[in-house]
Amino acid sequence: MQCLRATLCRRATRRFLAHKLLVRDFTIAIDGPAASGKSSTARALALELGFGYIDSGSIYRCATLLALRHNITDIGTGATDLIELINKSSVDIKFQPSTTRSSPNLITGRLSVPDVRILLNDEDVSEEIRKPGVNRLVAKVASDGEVRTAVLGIQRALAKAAETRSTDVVDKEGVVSVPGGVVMDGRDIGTTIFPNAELKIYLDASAMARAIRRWDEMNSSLKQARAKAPVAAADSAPVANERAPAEYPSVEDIARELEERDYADINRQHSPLRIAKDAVVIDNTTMTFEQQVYSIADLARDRMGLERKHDDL
Ligand SMILES: Nc1ncnc2c1ncn2[C@@H]1O[C@H](COP(=O)(O)OP(=O)(O)OP(=O)(O)O)[C@@H](O)[C@H]1O
Ligand SMILES: Nc1ccn([C@@H]2O[C@H](COP(=O)(O)O)[C@@H](O)[C@H]2O)c(=O)n1
Repeated sequence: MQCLRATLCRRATRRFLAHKLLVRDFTIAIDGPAASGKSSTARALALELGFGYIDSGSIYRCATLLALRHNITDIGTGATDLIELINKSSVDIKFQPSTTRSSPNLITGRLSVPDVRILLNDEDVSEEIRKPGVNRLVAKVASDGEVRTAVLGIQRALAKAAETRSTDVVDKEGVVSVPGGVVMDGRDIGTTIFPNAELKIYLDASAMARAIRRWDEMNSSLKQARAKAPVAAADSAPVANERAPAEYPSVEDIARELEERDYADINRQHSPLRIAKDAVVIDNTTMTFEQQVYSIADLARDRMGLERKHDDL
């Protein structure tokens, strides 16, 4: 009898929460240091929950590409020319749930990681913004308070546009309203951009695990590009101001680059990388990708008042 009462009570709570959430969408903020798995997790999570996805780092990367292409040097100090350029530019993030990106170092199991294309003024810059020249400069660009203000507007507008709507689905308890929503990853999403996000995750992994994963990823992409178009890949021009990238950067080089970027992101004045007070901290050093995505998806389902799906993990 008590058991039945508890079940009915749980159902009523779920229905109440689902009803409440009908009028507002669900936001998941994922923050953490470089290469901790934020964007791959966020994309797989968005696909799993039917949410939209915004990669906020790619907007700072686009701003950095603009600075490099226009030889802007007064970065980090209210770079007026750069801010004007950002304000005049359009950034679009095309989340493509149907196209999966191969991530060779990742045992994704049953999971797919959807591809994302980044358009700067309608030009596909998805690969260019990941090059070493941008990696080296992006944290400095992002430390500029006025750049951050210019990027903020773009971030919120993109998040609004990407958000999916709530839908009614039939499960074993009848019709349940499933909220729509958006997943955004970055450094200040839970602390500054969406301080009221329904779920905040701080994703971390050991410095060595992060460097090895990034090394694997970079070298596999290089090999794939060479195999597909050997001449084009070998001749691809580096972006302006960029030193010719070493073909195979060592794990130590990558670890140093990640450490420098994290140091700059944690120690800057404006919206530094911090763990939001109400964030759930997940260290994925020894977790599989599936475990990390499914555990976050179930945390989200709990908060949306929906049935958990992955208690088996
Ligand atoms: N649990 C995991 N096990 C193994 N590899 C993982 C795991 N989670 C993520 N990865 C891999 O780690 C690498 C870095 O992940 P990702 O690009 O998502 O990090 P990020 O935090 O978004 O990085 P950045 O901040 O530099 O944009 C990717 O190759 C991804 O496939
Ligand atoms: N919310 C954010 C997101 C990113 N940054 C800065 O951009 C750099 C690149 O981000 P990735 O996620 O693409 O690696 C990052 O190192 C930060 O400097 C930010 O400040 N705020």
